[in-house]
Parts: sequence; C-alpha cells; structure tokens
Amino acid sequence: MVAVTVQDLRKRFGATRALDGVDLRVETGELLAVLGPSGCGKTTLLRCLAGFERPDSGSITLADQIVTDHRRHVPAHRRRVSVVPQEGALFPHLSVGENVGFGLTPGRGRSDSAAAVRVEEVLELVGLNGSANRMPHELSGGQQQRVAVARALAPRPPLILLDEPFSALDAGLRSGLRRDIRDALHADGATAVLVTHDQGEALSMADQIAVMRDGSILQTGSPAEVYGRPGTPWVAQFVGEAMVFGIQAEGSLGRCVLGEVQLAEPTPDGAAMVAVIRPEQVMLGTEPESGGVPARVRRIDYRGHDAMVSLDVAGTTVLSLAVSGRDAAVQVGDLVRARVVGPIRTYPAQTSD
Ligand SMILES: Nc1ncnc2c1ncn2[C@@H]1O[C@H](COP(=O)(O)OP(=O)(O)OP(=O)(O)O)[C@@H](O)[C@H]1O
Repeated sequence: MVAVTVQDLRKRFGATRALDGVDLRVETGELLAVLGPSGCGKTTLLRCLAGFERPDSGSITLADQIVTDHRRHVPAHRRRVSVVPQEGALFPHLSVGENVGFGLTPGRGRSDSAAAVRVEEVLELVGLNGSANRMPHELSGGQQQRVAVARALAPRPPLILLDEPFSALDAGLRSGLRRDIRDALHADGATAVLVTHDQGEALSMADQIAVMRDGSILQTGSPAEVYGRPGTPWVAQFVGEAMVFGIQAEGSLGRCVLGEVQLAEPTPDGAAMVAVIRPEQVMLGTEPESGGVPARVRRIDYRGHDAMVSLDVAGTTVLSLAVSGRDAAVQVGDLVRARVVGPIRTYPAQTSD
C-alpha cells in the first residue's frame, strides 16, 4: 500500500530551482532515505512534506488524502506528520515521559492510562524503558535523539520525517543508534522519510533510497540496487567509492587502464563508453602470475578490518580495497599487479552525471 505519493513537485527561490520536478512513492511501513549532496533540495522536500513550505506546483498525497496541490495546502498541524530534527528537539522542563506523551492528548477515545501505556511502549522500542521520569539534561545526545524518535512514534502518525537525525552525534555512537532506530520504526510499522547527505546512513538504514541532485530524483531503489546497479556514473561516485575510466568495448569484453575486463552487459561495438569500477573489484597480487596490470602502491589508508590502497597504474590513480588478513599485504612503494574481478558496468561516455 502506498502511504505517500509526491508528483512533479516544484519550488523556486528566486532563480534557484530547489525542487525541479520531484516524483516519489513511499510504501506503508517503509523507511525511504532521500540522499543527496548539500543544496540539492532535501530540506525543501522535507518541509513541503511536513506542510511548512508550499511548493509552486505538483502534488503530495498522504494516507489517501491530497494535502498539497494547485488548490489545497493542508497546514502542518493538520497533517499529523511527526518530525525528528537534527538535535535539541526536547522540551527541557518536561520529563522524558512528558516529552514523549506530549502529542497524546487525552480525549477522542484516549485515556490517560492508554497514553501512559503507549509512552512506555515507544520508550521500550527505542531502548529506553524505565526512563520516563528522567529529565532531558540527564541524557546523552544519543539518548535524547532516541526520546525524540519515541515522541515522533507515539501518536502513530501517517508519516515520520527524520532530518539528518544523527549528524550532531559522534561517529562511534551513530552505527548502533541507526540500527536501533531502524528496528524501532519497523517494529512499530511506521512509514518514514529520512533526509541525509551521508551515504553510509542511507545504505545502512533505508529500505529504499532516492538519490537526489539539483532538485530532481536521479534514481530510486533498494540500497543493494542503487549501490550495485547505479543509474549513472555520478550516482556510483556519490553512493560509495567508484572510479570512472574510459573503456573500449567489444561485445561483452572491454579494455581499460586495468586491462581486459568482463562487462555486465554487452555493448554496441565502437560506442564511446565509460566503465564504473568499485575498489572492491580491484584485486592485488604480488606474484607475476597474478594476472592484471603492473601497479605501484602510492598510499595506504588503513581502516582496521580493511585498507584503501591507492595505486598508480600507467599514470592513473586506481583504488583497491584490501581486506586485512585475506588480501595481499602490501607496502607503500611496492610494485604489484592489479586485476579486475567480476562484471563491470558501462555507461555512454557522454553521460556526464
Ligand atoms: N528560504 C530560502 N530562500 C532562498 N533560497 C533557499 C531557501 N531555502 C532553500 N534555498 C535554496 O534552495 C536550494 C536547496 O536548499 P535545501 O536546503 O533544500 O538543500 P539541502 O539538500 O537540504 O542542503 P543541506 O544538506 O545543505 O541542508 C539551495 O540552493 C538553497 O540555497
């Protein structure tokens, strides 16, 4: 079932086209991440969904109700959309329980005790059971964001908007928090849109990713689809590490700076193409019979369980991802061999983005 439909949404600020025809669908119970670089229009899209901003044209349908089109603009407070901002969302003078229960007004068939049960339920979902009587200043930044998510979940809104909710937190804290918040949203059956410029956040949390650039959605798909079958070289480079090389293709084989490679799809002979190669597709060997092409190790960025190895291959910089304890151990200055494994995706050379 579709929970949110956005059609041809447009919004200009003076000469800037912040939204340039955005189309989007979010299924009920799904977490969709809108991923794009700074200034691509993510916040404007989020504000239009929340009802804080009125677009110039296009429509938004929320739970089968048109909330924005050329005639209508349902105001924010009547959309029942919950927003989890970057930080500082809690009322400092209210306890955790009072913060979470804030939107749960008694009446309309809801009793105080039902509200209290719901408060405990959502606090448990975000891993903060038994914290209802604590005050916000007694909590860490990560715990405060958990409370903000619990508060967003509590009234069972048709849509929860998360605006880079972990950007103010330490990197070390973020991965566990992302996992817990994703699990809490799923366990409650919530429909959510997360806006972020952080590809790691989008890949690890989202059911679907919509990649945005210059006010438009370039590609929508599952994290595996967007990473494994990027629609354009730009998407490949924005979502993960990717190298783009010129390639001479002949049927299902291609020749590039890394030698002969297998192509994911046959290419028309003679067509000008580029290849997109990910660092994990470049294997290093230390023996002459390893195959591939000669490469000089220029730099190693060690990251613990893996290392990003920067190579010079005939004057071109090539990256290889080496997994500790599995791949060849190399040193800066070594002459090695670099070989591409697996099928390579190609794109017409004129595809600039
Ligand atoms: N109220 C406004 N007045 C004028 N220009 C605006 C306004 N809001 C946004 N813009 C412009 O619209 C474009 C999109 O901005 P938006 O904030 O939606 O992007 P973003 O992807 O959320 O960026 P960031 O990640 O940096 O927050 C930018 O060029 C921005 O300068």
